Amino acid sequence: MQEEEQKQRAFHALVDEDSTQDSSLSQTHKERIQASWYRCEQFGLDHSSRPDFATLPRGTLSDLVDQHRSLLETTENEVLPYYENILSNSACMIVLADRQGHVLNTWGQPRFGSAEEHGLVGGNQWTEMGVGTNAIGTALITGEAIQVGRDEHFLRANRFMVGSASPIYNTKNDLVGVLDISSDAYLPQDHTFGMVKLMSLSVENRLIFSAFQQEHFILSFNTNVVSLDSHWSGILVLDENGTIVSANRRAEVVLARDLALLNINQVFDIEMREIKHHPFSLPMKLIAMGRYQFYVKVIPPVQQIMRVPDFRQRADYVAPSQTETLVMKEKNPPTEKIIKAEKASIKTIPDNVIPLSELQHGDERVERLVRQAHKIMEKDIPILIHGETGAGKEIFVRSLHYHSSRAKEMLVAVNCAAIPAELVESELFGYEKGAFTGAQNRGSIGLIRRAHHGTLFLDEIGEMPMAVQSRLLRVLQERVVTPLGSTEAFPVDIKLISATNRILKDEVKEGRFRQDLYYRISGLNIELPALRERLDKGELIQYLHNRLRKEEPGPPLSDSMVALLVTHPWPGNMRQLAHVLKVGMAMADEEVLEEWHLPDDFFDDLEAVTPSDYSTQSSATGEEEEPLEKLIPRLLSEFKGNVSQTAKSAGVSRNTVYKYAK
Ligand SMILES: Nc1ncnc2c1ncn2[C@@H]1O[C@H](COP(=O)(O)OP(=O)(O)OP(=O)(O)O)[C@@H](O)[C@H]1O
Repeated sequence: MQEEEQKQRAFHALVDEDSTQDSSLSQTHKERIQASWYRCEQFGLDHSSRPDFATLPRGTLSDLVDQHRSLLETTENEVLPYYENILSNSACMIVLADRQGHVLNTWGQPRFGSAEEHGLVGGNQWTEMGVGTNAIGTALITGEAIQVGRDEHFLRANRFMVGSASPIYNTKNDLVGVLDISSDAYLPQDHTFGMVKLMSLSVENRLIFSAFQQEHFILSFNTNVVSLDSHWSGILVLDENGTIVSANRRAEVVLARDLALLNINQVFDIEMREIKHHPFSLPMKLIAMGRYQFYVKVIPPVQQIMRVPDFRQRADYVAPSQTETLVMKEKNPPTEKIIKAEKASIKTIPDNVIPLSELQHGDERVERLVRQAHKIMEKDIPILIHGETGAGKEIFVRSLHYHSSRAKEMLVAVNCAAIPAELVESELFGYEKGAFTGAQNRGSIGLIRRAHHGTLFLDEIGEMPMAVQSRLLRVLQERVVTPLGSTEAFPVDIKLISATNRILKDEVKEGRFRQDLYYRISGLNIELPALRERLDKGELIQYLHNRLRKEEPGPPLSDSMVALLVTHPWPGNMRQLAHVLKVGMAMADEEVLEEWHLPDDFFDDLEAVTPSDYSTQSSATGEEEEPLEKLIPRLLSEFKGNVSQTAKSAGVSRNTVYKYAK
C-alpha cells in the first residue's frame, strides 16, 4: 500500500512536473541560475559588462525569418490570438527567438524603455555568452523553461526586467526556438511563467497538427475530461497500423517512456482497429500501462474524412429544401412529446454511470456508506472520499450525482493534480477581462461557476497548492466566487465532493494542507474500501465481468477463475481488475477464460505478496517443478512453436513464453 502510494506520488509528480512549489524545486531553480552565472564567469563576463547582441545585418535577418516562416506563422496566426485576452495591453513583450537566440520577431509594448535600451529587437542575439544569464539564452542552454528574475540576470544592464522563456521543440524533438515573455516586475510572475510554458506547448502542438493531421490519427489524452482540449494534454500521432510516429513532450513526460515506434496497444489498453471504429467526438476512458486512467480523444485524418463517399449518391439522401422542412417539423414537436422527452432524459442515467444499487453486492460496509452518501447529497454538507487509487471514487461520485436532485445540472470533475500549479487558480475561479494585464478580453467563467446548481468534484484535492486552498476556503465560507482581477462576486450553489488517496490529516500535520479547509470539506467522511478488503469481492468480479461482456462478447468465467481472482491483492483495485479482465477476455476470444490468458503483471502482484500461496499445478501435486527457462523451450518445440498451446500447458501468460523462448 505504501509502495503503491509512493508510485502514485511519483506518477503525479510526472503528470504535473510543475505542481510543487516546495523548497526542493526552488533549490533547483537557484542551482540553475548559479550554474548560469558560473558559465558567464567562464565566458569572461563581469556584472558591469555591456550586453553584446552581435546584431545581424538586415539581409541576414530576413533570410532567417524566411527559414523560420512556419514557426513564425504558427506563433503569430495560430497561437498568439488565443492569449490575446491575457497578454494584450499588458505592457509585456513576447519574443520569438531561433535556436541560436536570434530574435525573429516581437509583439507587444513593454513598459521598459526603447528598443535601443532593452535590446529585445529583431536580429539581436540573446545568448549567455554575449548577454549573460537571461531567460532566452539560459533556456537555450538548459533546454528547459526558466524564469529569470530582475536580479538573477548576470549583467546589471539587464536587471530592469523579468524574463520567462520556454523552448520549442519540433516534431522530431529538436529544439527549434524559444518563446519569451519579458516585462518589468509588475505582472504576476507565476502566471506569466505558466503562460509562456503553455504557449510553447501550444506552438509545439500546432506544429504536430500541421505536419500530421492530413494523413494520421491524432490522439489527445489527459487525466481530466474537461481539459482534453487544453495544451497540456498529451498528443500521440498514429499511422494506419497504430504505430506511434510522433508525440508531444507532455505525452512522453506523462507516460514516462520513449514512445517512438511503439504500437498504441503497448501504451493504452486498446487496439488500432477499435480506435478507427470509435465515434470520434466521444472521449474514451483508457488505461495506460495497465494502471493509469486517462480520457482519450481521437482526431481522425483529414484526408480520411474527405475519402468518405459523396453523401449525395446515397439512397437516403434528402435534398436541402426537404431537409429544411424536416428540421422545421422537428423544431415544433407536439407539446406532449416534449414533456415525455424531458421526463425521459431526467430519468435516464448515462450508460457509463453505474446505478447506485449496483455499487455494492453484499458488503454491508459499502452498502452503508452508499446509503449515507446518497442521503447527504440532498443536504448542504460536503463529502470527502478517501480511497486507494482505482478503488472507484470517481465512479461512485458520478453515480451519486446522477441519483441526486442535481442530476440535470453539470457534474464538473476537476483533477487538481493534472492542472499546472500556476493555472489552477484561474481554471477554478475564472478570470475577469484583462485580469492579468488590464486588457480587453472575454475572461473565463471558471470551473466552480460552471458547476453552479450542480456538483463540483475535486479529485486529488491533497495536491492543491496552498494559495489555491485559501481561495477555495473563502468560496466555501462565503458561497461566492470572485474571478481573478474582478471585484464582482458571483453567488454559487454547488454540492462539493472531494476525493484523495492521501491521508489528509497527515497532510495537515505536515503543513501541506490547511486545517480549516480540511474541516470545511470533510462534512461526511467516506472511506471507500480497497478491493482486497471487500467482502463482496466474488460478486463484484462477476458483476464487472458481466458488464464488460455487455460491451463486447467474451468468454464466461469459471468458478476456479473467480476463486483465483478473489485471492489477488489488487494493488490497482477496481481499475486493475477491469484491465485484467479486459486483457484476459481479449486473449481468450470465445474460449473459457483461463490463467494463461491473464496478463503478466497479474502474476507479478501475486508473487510479490504471497509467493507461497500461489502455486502452479505441478508444485501442487508435489512434483519437482521444471524451471521455466527449460520448460518453455521444451514445450515450444513439442507444440511446434505454438505460443498459445505452450502458454496453456505451462500455465503461464504468452508474454512469459516470449520471455523464455530461445
Ligand atoms: N463499482 C464499480 N463497478 C464496476 N467497475 C468499477 C467500479 N468502480 C470502479 N470501477 C472500474 O475501475 C476504474 C477506476 O475507477 P475510478 O476512476 O472511479 O477510481 P478512483 O478511485 O477515482 O481512482 P484514482 O484515485 O486513481 O482517480 C473505472 O474506470 C471502472 O472501470
